[in-house]
Amino acid sequence: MPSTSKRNGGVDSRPAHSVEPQTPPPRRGLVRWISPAVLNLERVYEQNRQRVQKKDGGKAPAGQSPVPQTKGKPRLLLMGQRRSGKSSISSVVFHKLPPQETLFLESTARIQKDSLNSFMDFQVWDFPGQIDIFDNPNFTFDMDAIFGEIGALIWVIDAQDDYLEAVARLNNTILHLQRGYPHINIEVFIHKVDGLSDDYKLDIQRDVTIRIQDELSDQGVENAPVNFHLTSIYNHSIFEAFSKVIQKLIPRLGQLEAMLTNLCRTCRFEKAYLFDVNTKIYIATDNTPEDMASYEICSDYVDVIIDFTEVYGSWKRPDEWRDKVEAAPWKQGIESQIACEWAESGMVLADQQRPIMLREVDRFLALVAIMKEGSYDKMPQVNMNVDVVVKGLIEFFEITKTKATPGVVVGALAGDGGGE
Ligand SMILES: Nc1nc2c(ncn2[C@@H]2O[C@H](COP(=O)(O)OP(=O)(O)OP(=O)(O)O)[C@@H](O)[C@H]2O)c(=O)[nH]1
Repeated sequence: MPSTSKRNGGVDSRPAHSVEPQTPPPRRGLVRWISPAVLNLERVYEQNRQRVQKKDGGKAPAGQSPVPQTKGKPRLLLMGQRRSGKSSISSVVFHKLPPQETLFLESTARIQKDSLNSFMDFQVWDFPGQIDIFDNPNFTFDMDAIFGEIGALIWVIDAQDDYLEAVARLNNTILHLQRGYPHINIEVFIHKVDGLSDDYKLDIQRDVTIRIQDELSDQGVENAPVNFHLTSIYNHSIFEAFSKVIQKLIPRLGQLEAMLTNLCRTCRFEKAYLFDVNTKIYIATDNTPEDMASYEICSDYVDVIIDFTEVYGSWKRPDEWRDKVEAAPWKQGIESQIACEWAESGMVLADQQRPIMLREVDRFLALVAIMKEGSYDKMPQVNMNVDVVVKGLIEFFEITKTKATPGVVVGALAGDGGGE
């Protein structure tokens, strides 16, 4: 598989659904041919967008536009107390900093804005822990500029420290946001849980949840969109938590999940993930129960492939290899032996004989699946099915990308949690 920087070899950069017209129509420019399936998907997408816009319009307080009038990219805000681990999270997840090196990170003095180009462009804003934007005697913050285009607010609580003050500040923040921006998802990362026993972790989560819910219901706020995650930069939990956060930004996530669920059924996969290769966040999976071990192994596999391609270059099969594959006993061109000549890899796990397959979808995304024991023999059939799904995925992102203006993405997030 090509390395992340050189990964688009062989991918047609044109939109999957736009082709040159066979006979140019008179007195007009290019005609965009759309297949009935694409047309249907675009129609459903548009309907959903309008529905979400209407729904948000009902919720928005007087004087504000229904959907934030925004330009730019959806934004993830990282907030919390000093030294709770915000900059470490951002550096480990988005800049591949080894966790041990976060020990040397300096305290953040001003808001750090990070723009990330991926399958979806978004920003991460890291707030200094010492600043309370709602209760600051020296400075008044422009709340619209901060919360206008927001995708999610991530509140980081240090589980290894006394968290009462952090919880009190979080409560205050939620109450402020409920007044002006009730659609914002608040994701609470109960962080640094490495080294804590499972029971203790759950106790802390329960305690934090109860404290927040009690305070909110005392203030008359019910059903605020607050979610809790136990995280640490020293294991996969931080990537898993970010995966859940990012998934809520994806319009029509349910369709992606349905595609993966069907693929698992037809190919007898145990589990399939659609990965953002740069960050190892998975943006969709099939509907079987969550399984941290599968995620870890697939995520490590993505790492292995990336490391390989960084060392050995992009995925261009050498001529000798090609000659060998095309010779006897097959005597067939490589194209007819594998479904996807330009990006394919497979590995058999030693422990349970379960193969893992990885297929590049586009420059940013890869499909990774754990197959059932003994299913390596069915690789040709699996490749064919995967190829169809990969084409569908490319089309999916083509459609949602062209139509999704930033305000709408935020609206979709707020409206239906990105699901079907
Ligand atoms: N054990 C453990 N330590 C962590 C974890 N995440 C971050 N840390 C440590 O926490 C310390 C503070 O991390 P920072 O990322 O600088 O914290 P911050 O919230 O950005 O701090 P400010 O910039 O002051 O707001 C560092 O020494 C990190 O190594 C974690 O998951 N587990």
